[in-house]
Amino acid sequence: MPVTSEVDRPETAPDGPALPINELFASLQGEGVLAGVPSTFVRTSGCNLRCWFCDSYHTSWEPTHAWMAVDEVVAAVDERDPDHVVLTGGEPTIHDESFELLRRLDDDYHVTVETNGTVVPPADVPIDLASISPKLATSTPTPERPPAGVAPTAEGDDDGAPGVDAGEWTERHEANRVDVDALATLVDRYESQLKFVVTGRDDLPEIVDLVERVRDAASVPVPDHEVLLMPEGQTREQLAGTRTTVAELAAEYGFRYTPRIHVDLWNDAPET
Ligand SMILES: C[S@@+](CC[C@H](N)C(=O)[O-])C[C@H]1O[C@@H](n2cnc3c(N)ncnc32)[C@H](O)[C@@H]1O
Ligand SMILES: Nc1nc2[nH]cc(C(=O)O)c2c(=O)[nH]1
Ligand code: SF4
Ligand SMILES: [Mg+2]
Repeated sequence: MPVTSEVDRPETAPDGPALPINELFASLQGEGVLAGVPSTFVRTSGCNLRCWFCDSYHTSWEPTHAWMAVDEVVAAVDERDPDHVVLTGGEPTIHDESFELLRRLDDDYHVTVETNGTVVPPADVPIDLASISPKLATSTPTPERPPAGVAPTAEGDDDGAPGVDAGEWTERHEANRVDVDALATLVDRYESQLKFVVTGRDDLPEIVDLVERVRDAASVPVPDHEVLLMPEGQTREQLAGTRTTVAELAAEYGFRYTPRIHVDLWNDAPET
């Protein structure tokens, strides 16, 4: 495993290339330019960031997973026989074995990779759509903004669940959340979308500035319709509080709006 891995590999892991898999399921792509397209999702565990709002808490703050050989993952995808595969996480690109999986899936599927855009894969790694979600300042966890859904403890420790210390991650998340050169390399190399999680109007100046910096560093154009604003919200109720504002901001700034149709349809149920 690479040194960047956020999960340990136990002795019981399969021999050969293997990945920590949190879930593997068929659903509809819920976000972005392919929203609505039937897809098989492969969700790896482990992340190099810690967004306070992470809707995949059990891949980041408290990672859980079963180890699957890359061969087994390919077989599980083949069994579902989709046209589209989505590799997500956690952050799938922190695992070298994800690159092997992408090479194996290339011939048979359209593969989207959901990534926070902090890691550039080796140059030979095939990706049909890089779905890049750079993280804004409002994603950073603090003791006042611990992981969503984790209540402060009775002792007044506001970092939430045992073993979860939002404050410990503040600096590390802040230092690593944006790498403009990595973002520019990804958009240069792959068909891409930049999909920002928006918590409110105050996020927009940072988005405009970051998009400009990526445009300056990239060799290809980044048209406004490849810049997507996605409302923050893990549940229908939370989304109801953000989506109209975010849709109006997209119209005002000329960016694209993306719904989270899986949340509308299935709320925060696993394997959706
Ligand atoms: C769980 S992340 C995994 C991939 C990668 N780590 C990333 O952040 O792009 C999948 C997608 O969900 C988005 N996301 C996570 N939590 C969210 C929330 N509370 N509201 C809206 N989008 C969220 C991320 O920004 C990303 O686009
Ligand atoms: N239906 C559905 N669509 C998605 N698009 C991106 C997702 C992700 O978690 O990366 C996701 C997800 O978790 N479910
Ligand atoms: S980068 Fe992605 S997986 Fe990691 S904490 Fe943020 S939303 Fe969750
Ligand atoms: Mg999701």
